Parts: sequence; structure tokens; C-alpha cells
Amino acid sequence: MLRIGDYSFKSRLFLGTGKYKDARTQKEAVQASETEVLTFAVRRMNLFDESQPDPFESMDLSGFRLLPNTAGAKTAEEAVRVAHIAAAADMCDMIKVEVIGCDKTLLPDPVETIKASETLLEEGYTVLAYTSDDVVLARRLQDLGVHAVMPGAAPIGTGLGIINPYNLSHIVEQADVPVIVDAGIGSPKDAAQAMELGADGILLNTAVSGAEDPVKMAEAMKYGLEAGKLGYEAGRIEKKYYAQATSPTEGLSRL
Ligand SMILES: CC(=O)[C@@H](O)[C@H](O)COP(=O)(O)O
Repeated sequence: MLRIGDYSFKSRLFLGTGKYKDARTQKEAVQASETEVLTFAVRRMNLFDESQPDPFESMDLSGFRLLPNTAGAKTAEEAVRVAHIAAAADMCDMIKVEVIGCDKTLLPDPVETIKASETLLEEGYTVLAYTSDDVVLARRLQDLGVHAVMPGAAPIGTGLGIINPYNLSHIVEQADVPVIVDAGIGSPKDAAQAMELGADGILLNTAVSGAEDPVKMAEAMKYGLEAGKLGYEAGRIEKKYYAQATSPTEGLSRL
């Protein structure tokens, strides 16, 4: 079981809801992934303007925990305002704090992320903080009291996979809250790798919504994640520089 704040989840895969070609594909991909947590950009919702498309038009949300994110915010103040909107619309079990500091890389602004997280924690939100793979920043966010840290595998939407496994494994080693690897996952092997490094879960969107067959990819991600988690628990062999025969030759009679 994955525990974040007061919530428990069987599935460790969190799925974004953006960029699907149609509502039916989105719904089927969500089902195939067996996710229990859906994330969405509050700014893309039609919460106050019903002329805008509804990203959940064909979804029954009752079986899911909702993780609105503050995408689009560039300051702590904006992120807090977006969180307030999600809460007012009763669509906020938890909040993903995402404050972007660079338009090209979409990497988070560490200072504003800390400020926004601090305010929302004081206000009683369950805060999951999207961060870069910076070990010290992840530690600082934990010290603040966030309920989970979400280091990026790679910049959002790139599908580059885990760029810095070294940093990620240090974040995991030092974590006393769940580590959810968020953004940049490209294929099921990346999901497996993140879990083999000891992550507690994964959040992804583009790799599924942009796949040729999003429904199949959602299922593949589920298995990739499960395989990585099992592999981590099983304890992998040490890597060796020299070959070692699989069948020991000691004690064999000479031919
Ligand atoms: C949906 C969401 O929260 C994204 O901002 C998230 O970071 C996913 O990134 P990818 O699309 O790279 O999986």
C-alpha cells in the first residue's frame, strides 16, 4: 500500500488527463492503467467557464482521488490561488504544487515551490511537491512537511526517461515521505527503472496520451511499474566487471 497523508492506494501509478485525442481513449487508458489518482491542470478545467471543454466529460470520478495541479503558475501566489480554486470546486483531495521557473525546460522554480508548499501546508492541504531531481531541494521540501516529493525524471513532455538515476537514488535514500517520480517518463522501462531505484510511485501523462495506442501503453506502464517494484523488493545481483560462469566448473571431471 502507498500512503500519502491520510490516503492509501493499491496502485502506485498516477495518471495525467491531458492531451488525449478523445474522451473515450482517455477513459479507456485510465481504466487500463488501474490508477486510483488522476491529476489535471486546474487552469484547463471549465470550473467557472462552462463554454470551455470539460476534460472529464466521460469519466465518473467517484472512484478516484483527485490531484489537481497548479500548472501554469509562475509564482507561489499564483499556485496558492489555483489551489484555492480547486478546493472551492471540491476537486482537491490533494494538491500537486507545480511552479514553473523556466519556459524552455519547464523546470520548477525552487524558491517559489517552497513558498507555495509552505503556505498550503499551513492551510491544511495535502501537498505533493513537484521538484527537479535536486537532492537538497527534495530534502528541504520534506523538512517543510510536504506529504510527498515528486522529482522529475526529465523535463515534462520530453519522454527522455530518467536523466539522473544517481540523484534519484539519493533522493529515495534520504526520503521519509513517498517519492513519486513525475514527468519525463517515456516508456515502461523508465517506469520499471524508477521503481527499481526505490521510488514509491510514478506520475505520467504524455507517454500514455501521446502513444500510438494509449490504452495499450497505459497497461504496459502498469506492468512496467509493477515489475520494477517487484525487482526492487527482490534485490538485484551486484554488477561485476568480469564474467562468471553460470554453471560452476569446480569439481567437474576433465573431458
Ligand atoms: C499531468 C502533469 O502533472 C504533468 O505536468 C506531469 O508532470 C506529467 O509529465 P509527462 O507528461 O512528462 O509525463
